[in-house]
Amino acid sequence: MSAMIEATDLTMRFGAVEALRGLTISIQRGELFALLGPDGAGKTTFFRLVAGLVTPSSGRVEVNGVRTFGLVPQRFSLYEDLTIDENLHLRARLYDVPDALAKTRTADLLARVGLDRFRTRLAGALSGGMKQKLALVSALMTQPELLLLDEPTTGVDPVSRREFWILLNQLHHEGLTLLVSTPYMDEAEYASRLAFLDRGQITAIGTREAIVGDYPRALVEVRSHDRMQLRRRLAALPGVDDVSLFGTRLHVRGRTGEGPALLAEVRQALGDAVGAGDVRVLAPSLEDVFVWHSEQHAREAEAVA
Ligand SMILES: Nc1ncnc2c1ncn2[C@@H]1O[C@H](COP(=O)(O)OP(=O)(O)OP(=O)(O)O)[C@@H](O)[C@H]1O
Repeated sequence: MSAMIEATDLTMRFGAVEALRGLTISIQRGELFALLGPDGAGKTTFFRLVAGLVTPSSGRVEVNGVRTFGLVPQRFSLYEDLTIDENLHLRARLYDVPDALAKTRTADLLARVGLDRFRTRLAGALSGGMKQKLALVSALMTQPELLLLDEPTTGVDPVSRREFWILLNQLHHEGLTLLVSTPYMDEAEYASRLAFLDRGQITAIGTREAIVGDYPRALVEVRSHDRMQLRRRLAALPGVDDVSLFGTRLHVRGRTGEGPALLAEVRQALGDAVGAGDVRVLAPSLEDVFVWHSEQHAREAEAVA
């Protein structure tokens, strides 16, 4: 069976900027696929190509077995000076959803996302999280088989972000295929599969477990008030590849995946400077893995240049 989204060697140039560089990816029916990447990685460009809004410079992208798809763009694109009800009514009219069906869908969807009490409120007067829920409901009015969501939670508060992802998760379990982009690593927890997008190229793809499991480095966490000074000392160790600040802690990355050896080297170097309980081997987070892939990618690009 062919994939629902099949991109092959997809390249998109804007003058000298290569927003996507030879991207190849297959997304299957029924997936909740997360595209993770920082600003400028090429996420929006990929969505525009999938949605058929622009044509690629080279390569191709196919969307198979989809009658209707929904798109929630990065910027709120509904009418701020219309109410929730009016926006949805307009959407239904534009997409030829029969009146009676539109009414029941509007009522069901608004109840589901918790917006039913606000039907007469202007869209412009909604909070960021509520706006995104409205955009989601609007995209679902046409009962799409595929939903594309471009950074739907950027700028939304943490509680609303969580609520929004729970909704996406429910839709996924009901059989909808979802492609969601996000700069937030924690959101990948909800995805069935994910890809890291970095400067127009995919640097890792798979389940969260597989991507983290393939990380070829050991990590040791160090807690200390003296972080900045220790950072320099640890960075000079032969077995250490990188030392970065994660909140109030240091993440010391080894040159190999050998956790006990790295722990011993760090402990020996620190001596009495840090208590035994403040140094420990750490399971890598998705952010650690992303940072490493991104650095590797930059090094490879430098080597080619
Ligand atoms: N229409 C355009 N004209 C010129 N450059 C563009 C255009 N669209 C995107 N770009 C450039 O292509 C690169 C990728 O942009 P894109 O918007 O796809 O990234 P993104 O991952 O969605 O990040 P963001 O969250 O900042 O939008 C950026 O360098 C951007 O400036």
